[in-house]
Amino acid sequence: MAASETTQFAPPQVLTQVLTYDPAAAPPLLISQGAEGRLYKTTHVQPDRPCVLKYRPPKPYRHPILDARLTKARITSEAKVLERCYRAGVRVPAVYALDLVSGWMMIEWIEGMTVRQGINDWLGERPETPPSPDDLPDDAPLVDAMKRIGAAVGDLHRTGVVHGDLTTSNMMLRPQKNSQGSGQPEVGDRAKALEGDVVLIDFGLATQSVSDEDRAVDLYVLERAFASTHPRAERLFVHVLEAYRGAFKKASSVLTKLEDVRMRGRKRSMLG
Ligand SMILES: Nc1ncnc2c1ncn2[C@@H]1O[C@H](COP(=O)(O)OP(=O)(O)OP(=O)(O)O)[C@@H](O)[C@H]1O
Repeated sequence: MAASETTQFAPPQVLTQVLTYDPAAAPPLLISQGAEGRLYKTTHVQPDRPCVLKYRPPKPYRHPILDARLTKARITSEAKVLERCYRAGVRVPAVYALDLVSGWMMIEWIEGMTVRQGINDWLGERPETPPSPDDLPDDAPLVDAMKRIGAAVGDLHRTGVVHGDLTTSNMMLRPQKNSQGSGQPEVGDRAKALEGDVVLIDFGLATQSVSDEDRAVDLYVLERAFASTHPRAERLFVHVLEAYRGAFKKASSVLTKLEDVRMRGRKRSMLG
């Protein structure tokens, strides 16, 4: 959930204390608050190095010892997974610092917009179904972005990590340095929204796994999320899977498993 400026939470005292070690740090600005924690934008060590401070406040409804244990375990797990991906060259935010007792982690700020925003900007006011089947718009920049998404998920799975909450909001499009644009004047500035490297974020539910089933469920979650968030581009999801196959040697058995997972999903929805 994005936070408006009027709903700013003062950063918890523990964070203000931590941030005093860097007097040049930007005042933490609340950017999002979910069920598990709050995200602030601030800087790390250098004033020109923006970062995200992910804070998991104590849960008053939990026993304090259990709560502290859970917070510690979740931050450790998220940081480990991010480290593993980062070291393997998967595009994820770098981990800068963490404090398991106070419940926070500082990670790299990823420039750009979410994939969700980029796709929505590209689709604009387009109707859900084209006036005629021959009237399909030229979606080359979107197809290209879908391929980058599939390759990013393939890279992730190759590393032995499943994300657990793949949606187009949990992916960013980071502009490449010295990006020159699409070079196609006819697609114009709209295509710019879809340029850049796909960087996966929000690893709060990620786990280390090499199981076909877990990987297939990861893809299924993305497929369902994509269909409900971008119904006008649903037909292009096939390009995500195609690029996944190209990026990940063991994709075939995962994609076979995906058929089973879809079938189970359909049965479940038939039974209500
Ligand atoms: N490392 C990052 N760099 C830049 N922006 C980020 C980063 N991490 C998160 N964001 C921004 O904050 C938003 C929320 O992030 P995230 O999904 O991690 O938080 P959340 O509270 O778990 O949200 P949700 O409840 O939707 O899962 C993202 O959609 C993105 O716009």
